[in-house]
Amino acid sequence: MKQTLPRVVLIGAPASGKSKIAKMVAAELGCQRIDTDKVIVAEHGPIANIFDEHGEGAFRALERTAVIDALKHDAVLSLGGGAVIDADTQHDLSQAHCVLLTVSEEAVALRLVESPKRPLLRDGLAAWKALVLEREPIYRALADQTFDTSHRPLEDIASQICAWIRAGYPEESGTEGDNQQ
Ligand SMILES: Nc1ncnc2c1ncn2[C@@H]1O[C@H](COP(=O)(O)OP(=O)(O)O)[C@@H](O)[C@H]1O
Ligand SMILES: O=C(O)C1=C[C@@H](OP(=O)(O)O)[C@@H](O)[C@H](O)C1
Ligand SMILES: [Mg+2]
Repeated sequence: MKQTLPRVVLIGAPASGKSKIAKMVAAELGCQRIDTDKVIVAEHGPIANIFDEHGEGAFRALERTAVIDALKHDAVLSLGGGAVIDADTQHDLSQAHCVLLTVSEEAVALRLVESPKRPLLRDGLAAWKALVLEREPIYRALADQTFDTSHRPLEDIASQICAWIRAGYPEESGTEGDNQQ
């Protein structure tokens, strides 16, 4: 039996635009969008409360369950920035079409106003930088395509991702690897 794969899985740093862009890509493709954080919040309440009351480990376990379920759907998926830490998730994602969204430190500084919702970013930009640096090799290893969201409208990036999907997921060309403009 042929395994169902998601149309695309968006990975990358917190506030790189995964959730917003996934919504736009799904709307353009006319398919379902699954945001694993939203699934967790709907079932278990706010992420910050899960961290505060049960710890990060409990959140990661819920996240892994949400990822396993999401990966079964023909949908556009946006994962939480830390979902890729899980070794089994890394293995699962190696079979999927993954798009990495990147963002510069300067651009993300303007976006972190929502940080209370992101418990790991309560210490601000320094915490964001440390997380991203640590995860960078995992993000890069899993990415089939990379788009930088620092200076471009979300809609443009969403359209480019749709074009890549419609073209049948061609391999990334060029030496830089980032679709920066
Ligand atoms: N290219 C962009 N231009 C302007 N704002 C952006 C861009 N990408 C993301 N944002 C803003 O950054 C915040 C985080 O976006 P979100 O989709 O929640 O990111 P993620 O899911 O990667 O954490 C949102 O307020 C969003 O509007
Ligand atoms: O990077 C992380 O570890 C996290 C990122 C968040 O998602 P976004 O990347 O969508 O902000 C959310 O899953 C949680 O706060 C933990
Ligand atoms: Mg998100």
